[in-house]
Amino acid sequence: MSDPAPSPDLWPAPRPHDPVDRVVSLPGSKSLTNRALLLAAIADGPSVVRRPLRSRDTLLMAAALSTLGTGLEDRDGDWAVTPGSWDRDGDVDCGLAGTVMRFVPPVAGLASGTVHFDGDPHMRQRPVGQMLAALSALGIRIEDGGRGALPFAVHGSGSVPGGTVTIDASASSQFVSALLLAGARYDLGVDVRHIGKPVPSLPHIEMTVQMLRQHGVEVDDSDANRWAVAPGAVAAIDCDIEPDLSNAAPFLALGAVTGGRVTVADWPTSTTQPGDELRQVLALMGCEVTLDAAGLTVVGPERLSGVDLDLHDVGELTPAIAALCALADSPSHLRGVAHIRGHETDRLTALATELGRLGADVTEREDGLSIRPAPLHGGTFRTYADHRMAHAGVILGLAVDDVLVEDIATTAKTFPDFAGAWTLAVHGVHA
Ligand SMILES: O=C(O)C1=C[C@@H](OP(=O)(O)O)[C@@H](O)[C@H](O)C1
Ligand SMILES: C=C(OP(=O)(O)O)C(=O)O
Repeated sequence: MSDPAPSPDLWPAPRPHDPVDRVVSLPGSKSLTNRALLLAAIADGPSVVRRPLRSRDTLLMAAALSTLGTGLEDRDGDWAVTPGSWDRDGDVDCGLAGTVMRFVPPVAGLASGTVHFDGDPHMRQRPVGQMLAALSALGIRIEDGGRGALPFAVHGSGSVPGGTVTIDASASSQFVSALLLAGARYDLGVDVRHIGKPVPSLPHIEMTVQMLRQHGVEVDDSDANRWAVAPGAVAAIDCDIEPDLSNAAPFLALGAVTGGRVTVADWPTSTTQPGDELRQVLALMGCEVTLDAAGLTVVGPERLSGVDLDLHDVGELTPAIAALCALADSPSHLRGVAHIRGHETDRLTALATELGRLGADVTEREDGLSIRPAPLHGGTFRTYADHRMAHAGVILGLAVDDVLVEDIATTAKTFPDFAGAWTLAVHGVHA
């Protein structure tokens, strides 16, 4: 990993002096919001997305859909979405949002116009080539200069033939979700077959399938590694967005690390969000975990235990879990997450480097990390424009003096004013 000069923008991570006792309410889920917006935009009538997340990733999705010709209106924080005629050329900024770079091109094929896609510098490194090849096979004209990466253009012709397509989605589940989300609007629907190493983040594909069914779309997912979406209308439905359970990780860690108690309100009793897995992970680390009408409550133990976990299905939780492991009093092994090298940054190298910089004893493996107990010390924790690296940094700051988290504002990707919410949660008062 390159070792850039530390940014002057260093945020002293707040450290509580006593075990905390807090109830927190969190913003909506990025994954649910961006799916809901996209499905609303290709639906057969207007609808409302209630309690959506408004953060960089979802504002980029809203801007992309509006560029195509969709009407989006803020109604007291809700998003009223009116499908429009997609009859123009446009430019889409993907920022660093995987969901924008992967979910929008398959629907841009339905537009009558040329849509250019680009994003943040690092976005040009994130995988998308397999999906662009699949879109070409389904009848969409793509111009990517043979790079298989951003920047690229989608030449929409107003309709997409669709049909059967084979794809290696081992780099990202979002390739599959992207094809399924658009598929009902293709002339033949879409029948996606995965070949290659196992697809990561399967709960996110289940999320896609469940939301499509809620919108009246017929999906056959009865065979492993195959998903078929029948052609037809996408029914307009109003929906409520659950809190973001992956972004709950640092807040639950606050209870876990301080031996205190944190309740995250409105935790759903049933969900496809991978963050729900935190209930099991924190229990394995020694926390008392209760889900009831008040929400999800975590009471931390005197000392956290290390864990041996395959995180292939829930890779986006790795940074927060790795930080907790660095504070545990026995060794941990986190496995099955080679694909997170293609996330906002190479998260395995970034975590090994930054946890190590503060004294942690970390071995980077091809598909994970081994972390052994070691005394930690303060210092700069670099974040590489990755919101979840910032979450890892603030978790360490709960137990270690003088942790300086670089570019805390990078959390705006999925959480508005994270620094304010975190300070309030840690100290009980605003900064
Ligand atoms: O579909 C989604 O909303 C997501 C799928 C996952 O992507 P990968 O399969 O690329 O890990 C996850 O890590 C990402 O944060 C959100
Ligand atoms: C991998 C992530 O994001 P993206 O949707 O950009 O892939 C993430 O939020 O952890």
